[in-house]
Amino acid sequence: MAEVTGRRPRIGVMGGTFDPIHHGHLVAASEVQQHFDLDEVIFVPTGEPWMKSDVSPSEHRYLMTVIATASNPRFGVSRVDIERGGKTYTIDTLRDLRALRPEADFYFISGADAIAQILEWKNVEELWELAHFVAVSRPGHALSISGLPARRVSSLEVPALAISSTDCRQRVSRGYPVWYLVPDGVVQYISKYHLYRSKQP
Ligand SMILES: Nc1ncnc2c1ncn2[C@@H]1O[C@H](COP(=O)(O)OP(=O)(O)OP(=O)(O)O)[C@@H](O)[C@H]1O
Ligand SMILES: O=C(O)c1ccc[n+]([C@@H]2O[C@H](COP(=O)([O-])O)[C@@H](O)[C@H]2O)c1
Repeated sequence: MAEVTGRRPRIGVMGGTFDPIHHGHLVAASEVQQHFDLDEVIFVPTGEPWMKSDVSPSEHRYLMTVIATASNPRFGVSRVDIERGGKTYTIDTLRDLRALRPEADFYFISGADAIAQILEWKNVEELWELAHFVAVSRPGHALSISGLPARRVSSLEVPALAISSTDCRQRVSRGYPVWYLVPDGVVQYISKYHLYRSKQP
C-alpha cells in the first residue's frame, strides 16, 4: 500500500511486558492499525521493565507474543528490547527501531494506564520527536492526554476488554481457565511450560 500511495511507511509499535499477551493487547493493536492506516504493527516485549518486578523470563514472553501474533500478516515481533539487555526504556526501543527502519514513521501504542505515567518515562521530551503516541481506552482507567503535546499524542476509544496480564496470571495460579482471554496457542504454551502455577503445594 505504501508503494502505491508514495507515502512513508507507517509502523505501529506495541510495547509491553506481555506476561502473558492477551486479547486486550491484540484488539488495541488491531484498532490502531486500522484507524491510522498502519502498514504493520511491531510488538516489542520488554527486557527488564523498570516499573515492574517478578516478571517471567523474556524468552517465554517473546514466544507467547510470537504465537499470539502469528496469524495476522500485519503483525510482527521485535527482539530489540530483549537483545539490548538491562532495563527497558522506550527511548532506546524507538532509537533502535528507527535505526532499522529510517524510512518509516512510528506510532507508539499505549493503554490509558501507561499513558498516564508517560511523563515519568526516561527522556520524555525526546520521545515526542521519535514517534506519534496513541493512547487507547482501557476498562478501569480514565483516558486522558491533557498536559501532553497535542500534535504528538492522539487518543482512541477501542472495544472494552477488561483483561489484564495480572488477572490471567492469578487465574492460572488459582486453577481457573484463561481460555478466550488469551489466544488458544498461549493457553497451551502456559500449560506446557507450567507458567504462573502457584508455588504453594
Ligand atoms: N485490556 C487492555 N485494553 C487496552 N490496552 C491494554 C489492555 N491491557 C494492556 N493494555 C496496554 O498494553 C500495553 C502493555 O501492557 P502490559 O503488557 O503491561 O499488560 P497488562 O495487562 O497491563 O499487564 P499487568 O497486569 O501485568 O500490569 C500497555 O500500554 C497497556 O496499557
Ligand atoms: O521508557 C520508560 O521509562 C518506560 C517506563 C515504563 C514503561 N515503558 C514502556 O511502556 C510499555 C508498556 O509497559 P508495561 O510495563 O505496562 O508493560 C513498554 O514498552 C515499556 O517499555 C517505558
